[in-house]
Amino acid sequence: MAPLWRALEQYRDRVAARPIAALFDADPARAEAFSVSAAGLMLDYSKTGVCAQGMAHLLALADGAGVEARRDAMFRGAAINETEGRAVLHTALRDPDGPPLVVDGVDVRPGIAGTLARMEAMAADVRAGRVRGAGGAITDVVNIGIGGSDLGPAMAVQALAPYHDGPRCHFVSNVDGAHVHDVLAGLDPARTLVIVASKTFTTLETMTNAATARDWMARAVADPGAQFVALSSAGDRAAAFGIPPDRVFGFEDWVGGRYSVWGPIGLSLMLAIGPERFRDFLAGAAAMDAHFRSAPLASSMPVLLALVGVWHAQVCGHATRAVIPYDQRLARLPAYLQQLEMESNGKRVGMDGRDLDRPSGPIVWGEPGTNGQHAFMQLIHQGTRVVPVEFLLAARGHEADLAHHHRLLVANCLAQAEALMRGRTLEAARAGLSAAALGGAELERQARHRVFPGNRPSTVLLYSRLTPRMLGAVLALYEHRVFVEGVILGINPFDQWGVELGKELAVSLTPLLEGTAEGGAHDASTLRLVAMVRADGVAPG
Ligand SMILES: O=P(O)(O)OC[C@H]1O[C@H](O)[C@H](O)[C@@H](O)[C@@H]1O
Repeated sequence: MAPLWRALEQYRDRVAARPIAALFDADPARAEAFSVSAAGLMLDYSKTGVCAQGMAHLLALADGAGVEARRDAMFRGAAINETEGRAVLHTALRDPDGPPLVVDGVDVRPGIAGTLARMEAMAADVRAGRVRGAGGAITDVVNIGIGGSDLGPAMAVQALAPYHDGPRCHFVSNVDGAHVHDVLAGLDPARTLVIVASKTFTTLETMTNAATARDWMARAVADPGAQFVALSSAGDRAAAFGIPPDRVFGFEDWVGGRYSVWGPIGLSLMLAIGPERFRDFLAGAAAMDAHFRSAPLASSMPVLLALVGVWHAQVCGHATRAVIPYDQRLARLPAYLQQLEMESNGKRVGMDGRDLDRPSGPIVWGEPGTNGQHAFMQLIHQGTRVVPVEFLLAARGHEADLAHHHRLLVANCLAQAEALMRGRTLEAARAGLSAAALGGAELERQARHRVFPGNRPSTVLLYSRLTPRMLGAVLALYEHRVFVEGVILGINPFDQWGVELGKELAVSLTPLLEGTAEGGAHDASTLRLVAMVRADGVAPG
């Protein structure tokens, strides 16, 4: 790989001074040539510095890293999560009727299809009022989970609001008692279903919130267990919590937490939109899977998106990537992608146990547009750092009577992408000021502040509108992009050892805060802060 990286870096140095806009002048067909369509999505990456020759280098990198072989190994059920010795088969969840898929000697398809059928029966019963609370039909569902057991369903439930025709869904994740308190405060325990979502069923936050929710329910209904459901790989622990086996929806260790919305962890989404639309959501993802499996590297949307990402993060050294959906209902997508991308590729040691010799995956952040335009876009346009932007945009909204809103939304998204690339020269800034009747020294003083350097890269992911199917395709696209970037970096994107140390230290600090232990192997700053918290924020004497 080293010679391929070197060739790419040399190429980067050769084209460093070339503006993106010049690529359009040189190639009238650039907009089409640097776009790709799949599964109802269209990705335009023409407003980036990647050109045909750069792409050839990037594709050589993907090829050299063995992306295709690794992809095939993943879909085949090989144990590609090497640090945990596990297969990676969340893709099988969205293809429940696919051909036999044998993992450790067992065909996993019947289990997947069976669990999906049980979820569908449960969802249908709740939605039809056959599964009821002590006070009548279920009006509200509370999903208690964190990380992958929260971000996916919470994001998707919000994204698909126009399709809701089931009970209202709420999400509690934070161990901060304020979260569970505020969510439960507005609900009737006799008509609420609590979903405890935890792959391991040991996560501190979830277990703490689940116990609190059970106490809340027990104060109002005689049999709180009857209004609890568990989504977990650890059926025994769910049973110990008091949830009967027929209310436990299991999944295997080959489904990683941040890849789990496609299975039982998606139950809240299924309750909200119904089993049929949930199947559409799976089908959209399956369509992207089929594309990823069959398209050559050079026309594979996940591969191209990954290569643009590698160009920006590892080749050009841009440390962050902004994801800006011009789609208000995707407000939680950046948070979802933060887990997906940063927990997957935020690693400094490669699969071979050696330190990476280039940056890991980038910092991902974002907020919906147009809101971002009135907040952080200033820095992206005129700051000293380059922040590649990924825009997401629906051609149509769901609000037919508000089409003028949507036109303004689209115009703003496209304008941002254009402005980032084009910028505004000093001459243009001067002309604008003189048209505004400014001149002389004042004009010169003002003009430089109005210059936009331009040449700032962005991509646009366009889809017709955010249906369940489209959302499935978008999420699968991002999953595979993260996978391809991981393969190219030589990272295992499927473990997350970096979340462990803080958890262990929290366990040892809790007795100090309770006053049941003193000192221990903690630094002086930490111990002082503990003492101050115990003294209610007042500095210790
Ligand atoms: O589903 P759970 O086992 O409760 O895990 C919830 C989350 O916590 C862990 O700390 C990991 O960082 C996440 O990847 C995971 O999704």
